Amino acid sequence: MTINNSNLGYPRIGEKREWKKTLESFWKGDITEQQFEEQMKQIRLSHLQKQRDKGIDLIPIGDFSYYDHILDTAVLFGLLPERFRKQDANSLQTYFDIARGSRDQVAAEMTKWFNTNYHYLVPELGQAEPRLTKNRLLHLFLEAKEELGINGKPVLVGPLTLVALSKGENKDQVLQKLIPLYVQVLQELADAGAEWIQIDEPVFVTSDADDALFLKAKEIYGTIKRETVNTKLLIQTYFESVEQYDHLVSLPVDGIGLDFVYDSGISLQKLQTEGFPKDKVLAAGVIDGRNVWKASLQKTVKLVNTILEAVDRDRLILQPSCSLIHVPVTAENENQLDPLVKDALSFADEKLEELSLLTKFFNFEAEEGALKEYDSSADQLSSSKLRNQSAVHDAMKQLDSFSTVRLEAGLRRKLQNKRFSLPLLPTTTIGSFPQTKEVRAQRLKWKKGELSEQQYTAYIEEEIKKWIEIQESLELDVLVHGEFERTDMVEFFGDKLTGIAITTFGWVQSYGSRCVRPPVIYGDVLLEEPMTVKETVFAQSLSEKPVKGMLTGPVTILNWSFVRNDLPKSTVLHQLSLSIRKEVEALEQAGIAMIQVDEPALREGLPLKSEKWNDYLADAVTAFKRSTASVQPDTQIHTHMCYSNFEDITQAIDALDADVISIETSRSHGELIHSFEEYSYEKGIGLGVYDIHSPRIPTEDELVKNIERALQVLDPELFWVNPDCGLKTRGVSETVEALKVMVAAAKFCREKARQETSV
Ligand SMILES: Nc1nc2c(c(=O)[nH]1)N[C@@H](CNc1ccc(C(=O)N[C@@H](CCC(=O)N[C@@H](CCC(=O)N[C@@H](CCC(=O)O)C(=O)O)C(=O)O)C(=O)O)cc1)CN2
Ligand code: MET
Ligand SMILES: [Zn+2]
Repeated sequence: MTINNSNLGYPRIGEKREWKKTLESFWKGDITEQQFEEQMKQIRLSHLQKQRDKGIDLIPIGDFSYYDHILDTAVLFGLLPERFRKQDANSLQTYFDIARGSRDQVAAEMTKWFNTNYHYLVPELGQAEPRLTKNRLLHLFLEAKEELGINGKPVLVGPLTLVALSKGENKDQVLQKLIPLYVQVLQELADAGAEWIQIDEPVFVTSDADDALFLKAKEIYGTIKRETVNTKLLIQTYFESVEQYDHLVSLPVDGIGLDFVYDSGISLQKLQTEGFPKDKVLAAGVIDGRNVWKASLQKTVKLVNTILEAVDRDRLILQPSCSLIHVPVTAENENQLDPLVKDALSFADEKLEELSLLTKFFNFEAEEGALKEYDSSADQLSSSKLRNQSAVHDAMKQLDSFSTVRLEAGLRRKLQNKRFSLPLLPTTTIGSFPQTKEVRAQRLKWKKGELSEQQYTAYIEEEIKKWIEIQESLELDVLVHGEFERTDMVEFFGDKLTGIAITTFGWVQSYGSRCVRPPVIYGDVLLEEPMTVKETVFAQSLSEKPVKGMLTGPVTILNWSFVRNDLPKSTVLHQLSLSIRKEVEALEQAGIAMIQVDEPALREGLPLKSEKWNDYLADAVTAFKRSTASVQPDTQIHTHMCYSNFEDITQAIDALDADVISIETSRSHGELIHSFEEYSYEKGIGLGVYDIHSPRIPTEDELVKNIERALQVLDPELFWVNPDCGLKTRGVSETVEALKVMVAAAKFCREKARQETSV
């Protein structure tokens, strides 16, 4: 009796981002639809082939997408946003219009996929009448079978999760109507020979999962299972434990998938105390699908052995903890890294190899020695000097001696008002200005050695100068240098800090064709020299107006990086806070009077289980305060966050004790203002007045309305006027035009407010 293994999803983007390039050249019109389909097919098949070559038994089908798998599922069931319903649901044009917006219609909204940096497109149920469009999964299943002889495992987001992630009033109705459609899709797959079908229901791990949800699940899966014959259904969960374990494992399906890595040990505990049904298969996620470190296979063997005490061998499937789309493709080409670091890494391909070796071991096809040998490369990094910095150890021993408290906010405000004498409703931007093709091309030349350090610096300074002049002529009140020297707000700092490595090909999809290269925090984090002083001081030297220093905060660097797993995350967070603190001090010492420390990832880092929120927020707040508390009372600390859903954390935002915060709000204006109605916020605040995700230039009228609505609940003395987020993805002329409108709107409201306060 052999133990099988399985994969939950493979990165779509390709080893050298072939997928991204194919998409972007199609969007640009450089290739035809036919060429696009052909190139995508090659990429898709090569991924299947690779998984088979690595020894994977159950290879996922349908995880490959042209943009996002939630959009795929919504389109599969005809759940197109109302405004696109006149279009052909089966056309590529419609698909990309929903994802990216068309000439006349805005795109679907994007939101973070659970606690990851992946964004999915939010389905809009509206008055939708679910219907099956084209069984894309069947097509892909047959393709794999015919082209490669692979009997794949179709993967599909389950109805409960799909509806939970959607927007709409009529969720229950839609859910009921979806069930026969799911049955049809599944039966067509079964008829084509699919042995196993994986149905993802990550909603079961969230705090929203209650007894009522499982009652519904029991009914729904009862129907689905009864009506689908000749295939096995597996319900897959990931990213956390399932509290209602007993409900989950008694659902009427053939297999249950659990995450044994990110569940705080709960799944194993439940398995031991409550057992596992004898008539089901357990798909055990034992290889970390979220982080990039090699597994300790000897430890994994122990875990699997404990699982085997509760589950028979022939009822166990070994697999990664979640889909591998959250890690890069392969570490093989990372030759710029220190060999010790490279040898400790495991990206998607290496994870599949680990899984394969582990499976072989349990099937008596590999010796224990092979596991030991595998583990030794990671051990070498652990003990190396590379990982350990005595200066950091010393500082961490006296962590409490670094202040986290500033003079009281009201007193600071008085001092700052005096120092800056800004007008009412001051205008500013969030930091970045357009990262044009030219900026990127110059950086590439510099990286390739075609441009000297001096030439590159001169180019960046030219850009800064150009944009300081633009900001002056727009009459913005608080300026920024524009972040032209940065590839990405996290990668840039990762590159500068000791203990953090940047990969060459370690891309991960963030949304659509946009990717990030998350830094790899492999050792103690140390700031050896200032990271941002040169550009900021240069920018400040060109203007009488304040130029904000611009940093990424410790929480965001942590959440958007791959983090070493030999220390608690909070330790790494506090190390980062010491480095950012030093940078803040360096900026202040160089004469910079306003410093913005961005924390856009603070909200998304919230644990999926609400009982873990307090600890997380306490650490996050302390780290932010430690980063910023050492400056003089009249130095103004700003922070910025994007994405809505702040209601849950208003108190924590306040506790950061930043003098000014800017928040993205334009897409959820009403809701956010509402949360400030209930909470009296008494520090500077800028609720983004226009959406930066769209090239559209807002009208003055719209912006005046946005500002006035905010002023109904917020004190005009505290209100700032700014866009939602940085402008790096926008074009130059649309940026200038939009800011012109914004400044005009601010001036109009300023005048009005002045008249009102003077009477
Ligand atoms: N880390 C992170 N997470 C985040 C955000 C963020 O800003 N940073 N914002 C939110 C939204 N996410 C985003 C994620 C990616 C991009 C983005 O624009 N990514 C770029 C890559 C940015 C980058 O690193 N660019 C490099 C160039 C890398 C590159 O592609 N080079 C080309 C050559 C240059 C070119 O032709 O562009 C090559 O090597 O072939 C640079 O500026 O130098 C992309 O995928 O296209 C935007 C928003 C949430 N999460
Ligand atoms: C994702 S938040 C972005 C903040 C950063 N300062 C910028 O303007 O790009
Ligand atoms: Zn932002």
